[in-house]
Amino acid sequence: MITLTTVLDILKTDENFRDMIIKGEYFNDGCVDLSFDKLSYDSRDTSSQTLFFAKGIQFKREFLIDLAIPFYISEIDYEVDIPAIIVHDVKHAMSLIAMSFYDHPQTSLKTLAFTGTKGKTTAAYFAKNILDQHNHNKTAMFSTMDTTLDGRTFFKSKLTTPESIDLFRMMREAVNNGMTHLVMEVSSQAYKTARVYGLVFDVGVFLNISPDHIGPIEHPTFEDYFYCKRQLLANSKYAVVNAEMAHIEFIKSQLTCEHTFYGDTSPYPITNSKAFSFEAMGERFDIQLIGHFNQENALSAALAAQQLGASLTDIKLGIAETTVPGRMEVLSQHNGAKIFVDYAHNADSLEKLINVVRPHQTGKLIVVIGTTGNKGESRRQGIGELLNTLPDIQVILTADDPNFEDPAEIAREISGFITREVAIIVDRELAIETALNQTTGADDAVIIAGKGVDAFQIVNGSRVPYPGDRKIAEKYLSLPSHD
Ligand SMILES: CC(=O)N[C@H]1[C@@H](OP(=O)(O)OP(=O)(O)OC[C@H]2O[C@@H](n3ccc(=O)[nH]c3=O)[C@H](O)[C@@H]2O)O[C@H](CO)[C@@H](O)[C@@H]1O[C@H](C)C(=O)N[C@@H](C)C(=O)N[C@H](CCC(=O)O)C(=O)O
Ligand SMILES: Nc1ncnc2c1ncn2[C@@H]1O[C@H](COP(=O)(O)OP(=O)(O)OP(=O)(O)O)[C@@H](O)[C@H]1O
Repeated sequence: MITLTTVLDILKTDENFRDMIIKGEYFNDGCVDLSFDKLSYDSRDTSSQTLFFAKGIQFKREFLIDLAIPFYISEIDYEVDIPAIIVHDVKHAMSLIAMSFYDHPQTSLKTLAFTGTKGKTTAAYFAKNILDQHNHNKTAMFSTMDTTLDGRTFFKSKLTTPESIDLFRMMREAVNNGMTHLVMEVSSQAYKTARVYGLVFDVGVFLNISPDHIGPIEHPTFEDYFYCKRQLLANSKYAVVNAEMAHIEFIKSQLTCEHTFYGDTSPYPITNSKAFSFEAMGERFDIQLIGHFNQENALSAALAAQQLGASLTDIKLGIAETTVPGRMEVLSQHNGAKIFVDYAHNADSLEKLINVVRPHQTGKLIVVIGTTGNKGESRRQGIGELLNTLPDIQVILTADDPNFEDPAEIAREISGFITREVAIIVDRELAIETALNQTTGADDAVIIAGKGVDAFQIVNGSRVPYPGDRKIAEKYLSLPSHD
């Protein structure tokens, strides 16, 4: 429940209020005693006491016209019969009103947020497992992969960071379920679209930054992307930052909250890094996820969780038990060849992944990869140029969420940056089968990069069912050996 008076107070305190319009008359204060029992930003989900937020690039006046609602909030006066509150920024309004409507759930949760170009989901899983040791499984998690409000049951997320109304509703539900901690990923889009406006995290972790998510529906420039990401540091009480990341001196110059760093040039370097163990914080940790970058992800989660009360024992147990669906999963073919299923879908991640695999797999190495349509368009050049510098790798280009674009054309664009012959097999299942068919022995490997366990392909704006890279790889593991 929230009253009209409270809504107006919130907007005025935030200097967001412009005016209130009822039947063509302008008002400054609530002239009626009204309360709302529901918030919504979707006209298909309203009731007679809903406070509705009209927002978004695709919003149309016709969504409003026939709605039986007492008020809507908007940046635009749609000149309909419904009373309106006009604001400067509807997404700011939505976040602060949702926070109040759900009675500030963040005050009952210890909150830990991860941002960075890569590693958010993986680090969130490490943090959840560590904190679960500490609080006996009372950690909620909102991540790209999965969301859990009770620490045990998981459902697939639509967005990495939910829309503010959904975010605060889910936080309240997590508190009502007895959760004491929340681990979440905060995307740059979340800051750009004010999904976490007004929320201050107990700990914010900045993992790394490289050019990504630059395109018409995401960020216009790298500067914009980087600026949005840095907002996590400006909205956290304590920060954990990768000392080795790009632009670190600039980040340091802007850090105002209490903080610590991790990485080679910090008080918390990783030493004695082996495939399944590493040392840091004066301890030796066992880890199932191979790759130095996963050890960095684990260490960032360890330092953040420690700040929230986790002990070294909690950290050791939490790290040791962590696996992440579709991230660095290793399967074996009947002929001994190794299959790496990973979520790498930009040049930086692919390079790191290849660097992890190459020293162990000295035979034939086949990479199956594609890039997304209508999103992250710069990845095509990045991945193409990277593969061009690695002539010993066999490349099969395939579809990865082509959306409204032609996946064959995307593949041709990537191949335009590669001077040697590469295969294009648009059907992703066939591409994986073909790659697995070409291995001959235990020194060989196939890297299937980009979709992990995602059970869909985005085609023409919809999620079309797809078994997921891991399931498909498992299906073809027993292909006849070419030995
Ligand atoms: C750019 C962006 O952030 N867009 C998000 C945003 O869209 P928007 O506010 O512009 O709204 P819109 O899609 O134009 O739709 C207009 C409004 O009309 C409403 N509507 C629509 C139909 C109707 O009949 N009635 C009605 O009221 C809708 O509920 C919506 O509120 O709000 C929508 C939900 O309210 C999101 O679905 C949408 O995410 C789009 C689909 C998206 O793909 N976002 C990506 C770029 C994103 O945010 N990604 C990051 C992760 C990036 C990473 O990997 O790191 C994320 O956090 O998920
Ligand atoms: N610290 C890291 N540095 C670089 N690459 C990484 C790092 N951690 C993970 N990766 C690579 O990025 C892929 C995606 O990892 P993860 O899902 O944890 O990141 P994310 O930030 O949540 O990604 P996205 O924003 O694309 O959903 C992994 O499969 C791996 O290949």
